[in-house]
Amino acid sequence: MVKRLNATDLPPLPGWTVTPEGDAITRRCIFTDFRAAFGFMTQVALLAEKADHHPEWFNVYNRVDIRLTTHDAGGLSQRDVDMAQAIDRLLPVL
Ligand SMILES: C[C@H](O)[C@H](O)[C@H]1CNC2=NC(N)=NC(=O)C2=N1
Repeated sequence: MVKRLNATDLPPLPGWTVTPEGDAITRRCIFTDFRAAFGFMTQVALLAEKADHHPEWFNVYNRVDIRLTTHDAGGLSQRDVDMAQAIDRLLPVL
């Protein structure tokens, strides 16, 4: 069983939003086009496989909506924080 984190114990994660239920974090990522969005998703997929931690996500054209939660913890865990920070490192600097 993975240790569950309270939303109040999270480190600052700029760009991410805690859900009202406090059980997940979400981020909307916008790219120039579908090619860029899908390229990003491919990179995240490889990270997810390596970490054995998988995002819930939704893609339309240049938009990727990501939701991170830990099913094994029934909410947030350090795995979500680590994945969010790894995802941020893939995003172009604004
Ligand atoms: C058996 C396997 O390790 C687990 O099912 C992993 C796979 N990917 C996962 N992804 C996420 N987001 N939460 C999990 O609890 C989880 N568990």
